Order: sequence, then C-alpha cells, then structure tokens
Amino acid sequence: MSTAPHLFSTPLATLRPAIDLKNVTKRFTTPDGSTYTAIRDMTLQVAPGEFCAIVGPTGCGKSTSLTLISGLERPSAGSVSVHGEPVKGITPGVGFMFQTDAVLPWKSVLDNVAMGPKFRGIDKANAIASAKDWIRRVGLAGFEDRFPHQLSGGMRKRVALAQSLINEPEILLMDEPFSALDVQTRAIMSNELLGLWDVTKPAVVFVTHDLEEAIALADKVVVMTAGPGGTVKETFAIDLPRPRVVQEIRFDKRFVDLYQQIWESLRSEVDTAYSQSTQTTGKAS
Ligand SMILES: Nc1ncnc2c1ncn2[C@@H]1O[C@H](COP(=O)(O)OP(=O)(O)OP(=O)(O)O)[C@@H](O)[C@H]1O
Repeated sequence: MSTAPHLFSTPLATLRPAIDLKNVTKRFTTPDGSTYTAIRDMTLQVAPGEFCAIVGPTGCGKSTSLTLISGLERPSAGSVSVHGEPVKGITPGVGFMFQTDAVLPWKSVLDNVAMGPKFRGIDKANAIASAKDWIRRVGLAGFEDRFPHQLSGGMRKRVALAQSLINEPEILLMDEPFSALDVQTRAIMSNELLGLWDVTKPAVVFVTHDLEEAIALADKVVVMTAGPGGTVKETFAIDLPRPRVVQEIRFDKRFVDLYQQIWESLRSEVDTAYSQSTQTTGKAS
C-alpha cells in the first residue's frame, strides 16, 4: 500500500476548498404541506485530500449535507461550491458509499466493479483490467466471478469500495458506510479505507454516529447541533499521526483526550435530540 506524503505537507487550510458550504439552509416541504428546516446556516469547508467526519444526533441534517454536495438537492439559501464552482446539477467527480450496498445482485464482482469505467466510456478491455486491479487492491482477488449473494457483508463492502474508488473520485461522500458490519469487520474495513484513501487522496466527507470511528479516521471532526435546523456547532482538528491503525489508535492518550472533548460538545446535542424525539416527531419548524 502506498503511503503518499500527507498532501505534500501543504497545510490543508491554505488550499482552495474542494467543498465549500457557505451559510447553507435547506428546507423541505413535508407531505402535510408545512416546511421543515433540515439544515440552517451551515458553513463547512473541506480541503482537497482532507478527511472530514461529521457527527451529530439523528435527524440533525448530516445526510442532507451530503445530498447538497452531490447536487442531488439544491440549497434553499446560501451556496454550495465544489472546487470553486457552484454546484448546479449532479456534481462530477464525486463517489458515494452508503449504509446499504449499491452492488447489483445480478452482476458478478468483476462486472459490478467494471461498471463505472464502462459508463465513463472506457473500452471493455481497459475497464476489465482496471476492475481486476481494484478488486485486488480491496483484497478480493480470486472472487471476480462471485455474485453479491455469495459474499459476506464485509466482502460486499469491499466491492462497494472498489466501485467507488475505481473512478478515482476527487470527492468521496460516505454515509455510515460500515454501520451494518460487525465490530471486527468494521475496524478492518476502516483500515482498508484509510490505506486506499492514501493512494488517491480524495476529499472525504464521512457521516457517522460513531465518535470513535470519526476520530480514528478523520483529519477533522465536525459536530452538528440537534435538528430541526442542524448546523455546525464545533470543528475539532484531529492531530493524531498517520498512518493509523484504527484498532490501536483508540488507546492513544491523545485519542482519549480528543474523545472526551468532542463528546462534551456532542452530548448536549444528543440529549436535546433525544428529549425532542420523546415529545414529538416530524414537527414542522
Ligand atoms: N426529502 C425530505 N423531505 C422532508 N424532510 C426531509 C427530507 N429529507 C430529510 N428530511 C428531514 O430532514 C431532517 C434531517 O435529515 P437527515 O437525513 O439529513 O438527518 P441525519 O442527521 O442524516 O439523520 P440520521 O442520523 O438519522 O441518519 C430529518 O428530520 C428528515 O426527516
């Protein structure tokens, strides 16, 4: 696995942001016709090659922020830019990974992974060669002809990782990608992700409920306030050394300090969201 220097030692904050959300508000019309504010006045920048994790209580707007970056939704107010360009449609150069697998059950591992390059117009022989290379990189060499139902959950995640990374996205949006996995497989996949991220260095926005996972992976952890109208509460720089071994970094004293600091910030938001959920659900704002 390559260990490319971390962005050539350039301080991330000095680079033009890969992702730039400025004072973004997103309102939805609910089925009863009222307006629900999912995100309010949210400002967030992610530098090229930066790994940003977003944590916050359920319903605070984490996934909504990803849909705005991807261009699947437009902001109601404020601006969303990618590499300095305002997002107008589906943002090019973006890869996704979600909690549920996006692998096609009727296609083999090889065909699933080769799909991206084929859609991008790469000829079949090169698409297949590239897919085989990425299947090897995610540790699935020898499983090219298997179908998704013949794989474990962790192996399907590896297919999904290869599917995303084969397109060499400049931005990778990940929405609780490993939350359905058992604890050990999850840690293994997190390490795999860090190793692969180090090769192509996309800017990553990784949404998770798991603060340990966020700290172990990220360069910075963004804490969001409870919804409705979730926004950035605080941002914490994660100054832990890389490369990191996810299973071991959590015993580092600095990790424990960071966990305590960030949990202090997150706890009141989790409490707020919990008390709201016990009082009312889906209330308009
Ligand atoms: N298309 C939509 N129409 C109406 N309301 C929506 C829509 N999409 C999201 N919402 C609401 O916006 C709020 C934020 O949703 P979002 O999925 O971004 O939260 P989240 O922080 O990712 O939640 P979780 O941690 O539970 O996945 C929620 O209350 C949700 O119900």
